[in-house]
Parts: sequence; structure tokens; C-alpha cells
Amino acid sequence: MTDTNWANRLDDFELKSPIGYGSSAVVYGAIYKLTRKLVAIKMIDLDMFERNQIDELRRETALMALSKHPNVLRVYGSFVNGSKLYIVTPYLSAGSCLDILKTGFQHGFEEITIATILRQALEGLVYLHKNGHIHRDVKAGNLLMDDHGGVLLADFGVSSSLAEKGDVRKTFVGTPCWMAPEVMEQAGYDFKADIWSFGITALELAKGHAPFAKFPPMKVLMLTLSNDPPTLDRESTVHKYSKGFKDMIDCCLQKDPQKRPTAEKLLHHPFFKQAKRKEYLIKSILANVPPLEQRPHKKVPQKAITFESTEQWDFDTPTTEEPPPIVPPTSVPVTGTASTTMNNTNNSSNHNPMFPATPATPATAATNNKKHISFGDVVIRDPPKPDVEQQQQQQQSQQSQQPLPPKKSRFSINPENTNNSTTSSASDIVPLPLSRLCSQDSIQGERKSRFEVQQQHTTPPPSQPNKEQHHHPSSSSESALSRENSNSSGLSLPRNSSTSSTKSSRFSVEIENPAGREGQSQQQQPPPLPLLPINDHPVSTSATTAAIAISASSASLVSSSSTTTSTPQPPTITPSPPVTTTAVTLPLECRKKGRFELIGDTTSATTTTTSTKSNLATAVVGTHPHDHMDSPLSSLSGSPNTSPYTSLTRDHQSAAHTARLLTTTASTIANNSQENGNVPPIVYTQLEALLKQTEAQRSLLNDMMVNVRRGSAETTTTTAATAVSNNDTVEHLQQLLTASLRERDRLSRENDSLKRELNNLRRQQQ
Ligand SMILES: Nc1ncnc2c1ncn2[C@@H]1O[C@H](COP(=O)(O)OP(=O)(O)OP(=O)(O)O)[C@@H](O)[C@H]1O
Repeated sequence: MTDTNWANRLDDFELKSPIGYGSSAVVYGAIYKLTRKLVAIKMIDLDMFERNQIDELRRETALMALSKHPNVLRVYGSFVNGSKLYIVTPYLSAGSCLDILKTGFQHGFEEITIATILRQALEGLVYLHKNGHIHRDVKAGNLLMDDHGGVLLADFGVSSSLAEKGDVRKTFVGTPCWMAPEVMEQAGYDFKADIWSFGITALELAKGHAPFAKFPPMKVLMLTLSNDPPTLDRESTVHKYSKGFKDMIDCCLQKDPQKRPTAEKLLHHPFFKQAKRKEYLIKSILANVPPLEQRPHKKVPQKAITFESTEQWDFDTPTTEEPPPIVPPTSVPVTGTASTTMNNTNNSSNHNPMFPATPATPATAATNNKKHISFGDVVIRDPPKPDVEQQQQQQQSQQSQQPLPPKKSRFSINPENTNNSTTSSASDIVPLPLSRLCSQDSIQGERKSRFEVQQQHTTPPPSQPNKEQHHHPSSSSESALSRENSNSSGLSLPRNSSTSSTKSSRFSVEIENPAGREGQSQQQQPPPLPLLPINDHPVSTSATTAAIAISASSASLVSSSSTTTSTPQPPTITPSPPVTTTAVTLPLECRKKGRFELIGDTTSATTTTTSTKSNLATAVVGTHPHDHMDSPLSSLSGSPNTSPYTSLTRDHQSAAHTARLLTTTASTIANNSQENGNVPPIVYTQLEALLKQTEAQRSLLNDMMVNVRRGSAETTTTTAATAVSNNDTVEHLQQLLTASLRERDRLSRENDSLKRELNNLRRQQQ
């Protein structure tokens, strides 16, 4: 059998039982009837993919078909039957390394085995990189082994051609546990992303599982980004591993991709010196595991595969929109001339999709519903078209008056929505802000299988692979994967611009733009401000002593930064309509005395006037010289100047002053009484004035409390943006209120004691 005479119909194969399940495919053993050769057939349900993802499948298929390296799995051919894509590859009888690990080596392989496996895999990687390709999904599950111990890199489902897209990619693809941090961050990545995955694979082979394997994808992202790179803990492994092994892993798992070696350089790491010929694996591994077909195969949960689709896939009609596919000289011309299409009415739920009960019939009735997409040599047409074309097509469709059957597949080309019909979900995906993303384990839209976060490339990166590390031996026998080949293999399917840069991968994480969502919800539903609890929690003195002007009715709040304590600055909220509020500047020379703050340099204080709707605060914030006079009498004479409508700052200062005066006055009176037996009448006058003042202050505080409550209620109607700040404000107002209450109580007590004092004096006089 030669490369060119492979059949391209399902009927040419005898399908055997499944030998493996992937997240989006079932792999069957199969016999090619003509030659009785055993092959593997990977069956992929196209209905599980967005149209843009089909590009990935095409790429995978074509790339593997072009591969000419003993360590890279190649594709014999592919074809489409109904809604399924079948990819025919060599049958690698040992299955994947993951499969082998699970079957007989749950605690990992011994070191020489690992070195022997990894060196082969690395050879394959060097080959891919040399040809400008990043694999992007290197893991034990994608290292297949044949019965001679040969290891082949498989599954190019997410591999990509640097030659096509430039040397730095930004698409978020891969399998999280193996995914390089820079891929997660979408900061742009290159070949070095494969080196990271290679290092993780080494750990996987040593421990039986990848780091963080037990965690959900989101957590893996978070851990990978926030933790130090995983390493080999040589104490915790079942097998003894060398320092050299650990060192090789550490070389690969450096967060800075620049520091990671190239695949080629890594090959020269001392660790690989111990690698044996591939046959070594026969006795070290293959002798210890049952043949692939006898192993239990756990079905991987897949997206629902429906056979109810009314879609008819037609891959055989030549396209007029794109040039005919060029078969590269090295590729296997397995063509998907699937003249048969799956008649979905025949696909009842208990029908094996691999064995259509009835021969597929040509899609004649549903011609209008045919789709054509190219898979390497397979041509599938009806790619997304430019708007004009779509409109024309739509008009033609309407003119023909032929009602189209309802579209159930994601690949339906809906005339009304052809532009984005297959990509809407993809285009809705917003690049992830990982910092946010990583804070959530359960993000809506997370899928269990393939995930992708897609990012449009507005400016295509330069189409050069990493020159520092790679060359392109165009004349080399290993140049089958050159750009020309890739492009000439019929890979370029005209795509809607919205899908031009989207990539498929192992999972799909679709996350709404959190900012947008939040912004929206904030606008619609401003968070309610919490009620102001009136409590007696201790409040820091600084809160009471801060020079603060409160315009209660408008909830405006201006705080001075002059306090000597480290009280955090409350936000300044500018009310609407604004009231005249001037920031308070108090001198830095403030010093504290008891619970009150004394201002040493009165000249530097500015006077501030705050007008409010409630007339509550014509706040004169500043320092009255009298407030700081030491003589009780002179102080007393000044005190009455304090108005109940002064600002809290003033109130606090004068209250402090009053307290001092009261103490001093009381002692003066007592002294006078003792010495002279007389109390000067002026003392009564002043004491009464003080009494009035403290009463007034108490009522001021009461008013303020009421207004603060009202003010907080009013703030709930402010805009969403303000509401966020108001949360802080409310918190601060709470503190102020508590402080005010304490102040009021204190004043009340002082009033009482003053009254008692006065009564005593009166009694003594009588
Ligand atoms: N050519 C092959 N020969 C033998 N076994 C194969 C072959 N291809 C795949 N398998 C087996 O089928 C399993 C599933 O392969 P598949 O490529 O669909 O999924 P995967 O790559 O392991 O998972 P995922 O799709 O999630 O990345 C493999 O783990 C392997 O054991």
C-alpha cells in the first residue's frame, strides 16, 4: 500500500471497538479492508465545534499529514461522513503515555524510561519548532507509543503555524495543567510555551499526574500564575530521581520564557544522556501493560453528540469561492470526497454513528443546506462570506422560495445570520483579565472539556518564527511543514474577520466582560447604602478630633488631613448640586491634649465656610484665639462666641475648651469660696453662658445626627459611581456619628455636673 491509495470512505474500514476517548473525539481501532492494515481512526463530531474551530481541525489534519518525522504522528488521510470527521492514523498499539501511566504506572515511570520517552518526544518537538510550529498541547496524553517503543507526538488540535501568524501568538489555548504562564496571561508566546509543557509532562511521567491535576481549570490558572513554578520533589516520589532530572525540569519550568532553553538546546541537557534506544521501552513499559484494546477505556465526558441535526454536509462539490486545494507533494492525498452524507433521520439515538444503518444518500433535497469546509484535501464549502455576498445569497435564497430546513447544528449557515452564525459565541468572548479570573473558581460558562479564550489579532504579528532559535531549512528533508506547504494544502479557508484569530483548544472558558457586567448592574441597581447603625462602638480619638465639616443634608464630607494620628482619609464626596465647601487646613503643629486636639499655630489655620441646605453648618473651621487662652476668665469671655451653628471642628474645639474651662472655673470658684466666701456674680453669668453653650452643642449634635441619617438616605439615589464611594462615606459617617453621640453624652454629663455645680453655689450663697 502506498501513501496515495488510501480510501476515503467509511465503508473502506472495519471499525473495531474504541481504543480511547478524548475530550472531543473517540478513537477507534479499524482495519483497512483493502490491505487488512490496522489503523486508528479518530472520529470527531463536527457539530461540537464552532466554525472557527474547524480551522484548527483542518490545521491538525493537514499538519499531521505533512509530518515526516519518526517522532511525529502523521495522518494517512481524513474524510467526512455526515457530520463526522474521520482522521486515519497509524495504529500505535501501546496507546498514549497517559494511558500507560493509568494502566500500569500510576506512580510514574523510572528515570531512564522517562529519559527515553522524553528524548524521543523532544526530537519531535525540535522538528516541529524547526518548521515553525508550536505544538501547544504537549502532554503525556499526546505522546503515543508504538509496539517498538517509538514515541510520537500526536494531536495537533491546538498546534499552530508560526509561519502563518507570526512569531508571537496571543491566543489562549492549551490544557491548563500544561499551559505556560505566558499563554494564560495572553501576553504573547512562542516556542518556549512548548518547553514549559514539556517540563510539566516530565513531572507527569515522574509522578503519574501533572501538577495541580486535581484542581478545576480556573484554580490551575490561578495556581500557575501565582505560585512558584512546580518542581520535582525528589523526596516525595516513589522512584528515585536524580538531581539532573530535577534540573532539567527546572530549566523548562521557568516563568520567564526567555530563560527556558530551546528544544534543541534542551536535547543536550545531561539528563538525556541516560536515554536508551527506544526498544528499551518494550521491556520497561510494554511488557507490563496489556495491549491497548484490552485496557479499560474510560469515556471522557464529551459535549452532547446529537444525531438529530438536519444538517447535510457536502464536501465533494468544488468550491468557487476559494482556489482548489493544492495537494502538497509530501501530503497524503486522502480526500474527503464524502459523496455520502449522513441522513439524519437514520440516526436514531441508538444508532451507532460509526456504522450508518443505511448507506448514506446523496444530499439532493437539501442542497441549499450544504456546507463546504476544507480539511486539507477535503473540501468543505460555504465558509463565512463577506456581508455583500451573504446578502446576495440571502436574496437569492428568498427568491428561490425554498424554505430551508431548521438549522440545529452550530454549523448551520443561517441566511439571516451568516456573518456570525457560527462564531457568535466565540466573538463574544472577551480576553480574560486573569487577575479577576483567577479569583473565581466557579465562573459561569466554564466548560469541562475544551476551553478557549479568544482574542482578536487586530494587528497581525510579523510572520517570522523565532529567528533566534530556529531556522527554516527549505531544502531540508524535514521541511515538509514549511509555510508553503501549510498554505498550499488547502488550509486557508476564507474566514469572517470576527473569527480570523480565534483558536480552539482543550477547553472553552466563556466569561462575560466582568467590568461591563458590573458596570451595567451598578447603573441599574446601585448598591443600597447600609443603614447607619447608631452604636457605641469605641471610636478612635482621631476620628473625633479630625477637623471635619459635615454638611449633613448633602452628605458632603470634607476631612482635614491635619490630624496627628494615622486615621485613614475618608473620601471627599462632592454633592450635586454642590455646596460651598472648602477644605480645611490645619497646621501640622497640632498636638493632642486628652481627647481634644489643640492647635498650636492659629495663624496658619484657614477659615472655611460651608453652607448647607439645612442651615446646619455655617461652619467656621478654625481656631479662635480665645480657645487657646489659658486664663479661664478670658476664655470664658470668648466662649459665648461659639455658635451652635458652627462646624463640628469648632464644636469639638470649643467643647474641649469648655471642658477645660469648667474644670478650671469650678476650682476657681471653690478657691474663691474658700478664701473669700464670695462668688463673683460674673461667675454665674459665665457659667450660665457655658451651660447654654453646651446645651446648644448638644442640640447641634442631635440635629447633625438626624441630618446625617437623612443625608445617607439621600445618597442612595446618587449615581452608581458615587454609590461606590458612598459606601466608604457611610462608613466614615458612621464613625463620625458614633463619635458625635459619645460627644453628646459627654456634654450632657458635663451639663448635669455644671448644673449641679451651679446649684451648689447658689445654695452656698443662700
Ligand atoms: N493513533 C492512535 N493509536 C492508538 N491509540 C490512539 C491513537 N490516537 C489516540 N489514541 C488513544 O486514544 C486516546 C484519545 O486520543 P485523543 O487524541 O482523542 O484525545 P487526547 O488527546 O488524549 O485528549 P484531548 O482530546 O482531550 O487532548 C489517547 O489517549 C490514546 O490512548
